[in-house]
Amino acid sequence: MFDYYSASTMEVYFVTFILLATTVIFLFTFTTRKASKRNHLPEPWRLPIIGHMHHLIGTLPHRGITNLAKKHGTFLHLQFGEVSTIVVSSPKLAKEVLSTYDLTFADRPHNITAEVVVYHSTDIIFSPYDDYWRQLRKLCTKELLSPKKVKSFQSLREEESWNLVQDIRSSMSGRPINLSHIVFSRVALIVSSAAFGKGVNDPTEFTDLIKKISMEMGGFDVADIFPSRKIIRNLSGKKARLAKLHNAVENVVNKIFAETQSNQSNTSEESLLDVLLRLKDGIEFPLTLDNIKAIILDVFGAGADSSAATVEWALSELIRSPRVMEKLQTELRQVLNGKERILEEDIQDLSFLNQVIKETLRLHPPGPLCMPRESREPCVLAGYHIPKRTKLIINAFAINRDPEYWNDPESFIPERFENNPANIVGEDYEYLPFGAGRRMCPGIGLGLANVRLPLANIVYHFNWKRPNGEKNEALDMSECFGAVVQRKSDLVLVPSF
Ligand code: HEM
Repeated sequence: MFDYYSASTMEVYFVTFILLATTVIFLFTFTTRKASKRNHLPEPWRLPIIGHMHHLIGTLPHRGITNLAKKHGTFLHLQFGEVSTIVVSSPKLAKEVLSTYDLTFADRPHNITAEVVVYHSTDIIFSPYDDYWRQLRKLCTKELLSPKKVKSFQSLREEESWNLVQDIRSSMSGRPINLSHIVFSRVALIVSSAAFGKGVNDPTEFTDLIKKISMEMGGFDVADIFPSRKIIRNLSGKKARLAKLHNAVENVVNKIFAETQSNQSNTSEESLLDVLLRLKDGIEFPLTLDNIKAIILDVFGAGADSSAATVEWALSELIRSPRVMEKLQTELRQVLNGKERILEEDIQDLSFLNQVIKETLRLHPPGPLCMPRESREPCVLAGYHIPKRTKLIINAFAINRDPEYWNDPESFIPERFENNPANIVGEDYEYLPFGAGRRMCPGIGLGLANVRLPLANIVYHFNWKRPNGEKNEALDMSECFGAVVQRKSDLVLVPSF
């Protein structure tokens, strides 16, 4: 709600609100002040009731929080309504939190959207740190997202990446095409075929719903920052919106489940849904159908947009940097030597392609603030007392650009990874596109595979320029915040064959 107000309108709004609700203010400030007295971490100036929320008005949360860290320090306290939050924006402290204190911060904060829409937070992302979550993570490592399972979807990725090339070829050479749409729909098809089998051909309804859920999950709207005030949830319309979303999810998931049952004979690979249905009763905590739906929502929510956005950002950076584009095309064209259909093993070890992907994830991590965590017990961090149930934000966006660790950090220079061992997690935690520790992303293998092949195909088969003679380096790189940070405007480019 805050984004819709200009700064001056907000001031008038708050002054009026404060005068009218003095009693309520005392109640609210009493509870929030109590938290701050125990905690003397640096923080910007705060307002009654909303705390530091106004500092994020008109900015994207990861950029706003990074600006605050630059001014007030890389270990920061922010009060968002009732929610006491600490923000870690330096590799050194991230290492301490995600290794020494990983267990202390292994919980996720309660999220109203996950509670209502994602089957009482019984998915992997939002599940509290308990035996049920441990079982799900084991399931991911051994079955759902194991290297063997990721490999089993190789032909799916090859086929859809080839279809992507055909999509582009079917457009007229020399005419602009919307690469964002093509990439997102093909990557969504790869993920939906892996999740449900090849019978489900149109995942659009599902992906549209996931987008709506992502928007509700940001954690920065008025209902999220006053979780104990049910009245705010009702008045802000969030309760009604979430109930509607949950019903829509039920309808779409049930429809897809029914479709999958009738298409079973067409499915060559065992889909993730098949795996879950096969295993559901033979494990320590048998999975209900609702648990399975929640897990499948994660696969889509965490798996499709993150990979598609990474392909889109990589192409955006390549267009802005013709030198890097040419170097990548040369690597691909020399190795593939005119071959039409690219197989995964053809490009698996291409060092410059891998450097381009790593550099893209450094500058454009799809989850720039990782997923929030919460302390399960009190602890002392960098000399500060941190109470139980404090929300923790790991600011991967700032960490990946920390000038103490990265030369010329704002520039896209894939070669910086040539002699840098940083692979998935930086040695000094200076590189965190997938988070780290117990709650680190379990889908890295699948995610990277879903980026590598589509990107290689687009760069190998075509040359690209911007429409209407627009300058490459002037490409707008504005972002739009959701569960995944994507380009604000679609990437429209002109291919030549
Ligand atoms: C480029 C692709 C991807 C990126 C950059 C990415 C990034 C992340 C990040 C930053 C987190 C939070 C980690 C933390 O809290 O420390 C996360 C969590 C998670 N990701 Fe990914 N992810 C990607 C692809 C995938 C895929 C393909 C899947 C599965 C199909 C997946 C499933 C998950 C799950 C289930 C979690 C929650 C883990 C937990 O709470 O235990 N991700 N991811």
